[in-house]
Amino acid sequence: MTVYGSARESKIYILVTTVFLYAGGTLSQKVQVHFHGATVLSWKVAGKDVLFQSREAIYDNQAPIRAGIPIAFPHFGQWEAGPTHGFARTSRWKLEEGPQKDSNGNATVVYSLVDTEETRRLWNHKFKLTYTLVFGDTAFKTTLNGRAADLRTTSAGTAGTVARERLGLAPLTVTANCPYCGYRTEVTDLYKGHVEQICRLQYLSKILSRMALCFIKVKNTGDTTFNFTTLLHNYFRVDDISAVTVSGMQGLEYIDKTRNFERFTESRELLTVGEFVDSIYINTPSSHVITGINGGRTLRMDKENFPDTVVWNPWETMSPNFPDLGNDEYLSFICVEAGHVVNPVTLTPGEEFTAVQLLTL
Ligand SMILES: O=P(O)(O)OC[C@H]1O[C@@H](O)[C@H](O)[C@@H](O)[C@@H]1O
Repeated sequence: MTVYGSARESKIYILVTTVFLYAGGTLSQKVQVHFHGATVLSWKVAGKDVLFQSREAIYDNQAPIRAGIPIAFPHFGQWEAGPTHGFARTSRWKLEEGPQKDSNGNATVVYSLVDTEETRRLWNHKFKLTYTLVFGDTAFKTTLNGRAADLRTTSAGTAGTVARERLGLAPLTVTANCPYCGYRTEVTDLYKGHVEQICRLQYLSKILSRMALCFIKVKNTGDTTFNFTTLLHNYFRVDDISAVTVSGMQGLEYIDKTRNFERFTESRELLTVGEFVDSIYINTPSSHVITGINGGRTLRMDKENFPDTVVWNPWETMSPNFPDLGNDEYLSFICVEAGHVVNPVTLTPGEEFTAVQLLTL
């Protein structure tokens, strides 16, 4: 994996970090992160963006950017003390490290945000937020058994088109359960290095999946205790909202913001969206699987220390209320947001809170 990165001022008011990840000489991922809010704007995997950017998004370094992964802190939702979802998404963050290649071969970039006179005016506390982003390939081992004419897999595996071509076999699409994360995935191609292994019928190969890891740390750097809520407001780009499913909510209690914040129990195994949705699911499992992501992909979202999951889509009914969203754009995204929002986090002086989400496809 080769990693190139730059932090550049592309226009006077736009400061974006761009990270390019190459695998086997091919551009595998391209990531863009805006300094305004440390908002991940775009995460392109094999040319297709996993994240949604509104065509009406405002890049004036004032308004929150309706794109990618804005961060809510120190408050999720409307807030009498300051802007909705807090000030983190509308603050200029500092690039602390990177973009650089870490010891695992992944690309990392680290941003930070500390309190200022302005933040203390809204919320009189001292803090340091550290936001570490890691992009790369997750590799896992699989065992390939058999001979050229009998290429088959055991627990999981693949027979890539290139490998099969070399073996004189017709193309084959293999689906397999990923032994690393468990979800069923379709694998149709192999990297060159692994092709050699398969041609020689070696027993170990690699399947690569792409991952984005967002790791947030909040430190209380003051001398008084504070409470906060926080959330990663993921906007996922989808092919067609009506075909999207989200797993992991069945049997859970949720707060329905579209119905006066009343609480209900979710009966569906898989959520689908066919109307205005604004739900806070409480105590969600550590992972959700989202289907229908741009290009027919399936995304797995794992999370730690984010006990709640918010699902939001304004549908055509509410979209006109958002000037930075095109009226038909609700068809092209779903927000599935990892948060610590129902019960606030309390931090005593010097204490730290960390939470992480891992997106894999
Ligand atoms: O328009 P904003 O402030 O970015 O918020 C968008 C939506 O974000 C969601 O997280 C909230 O649950 C919704 O209530 C809100 O409308």
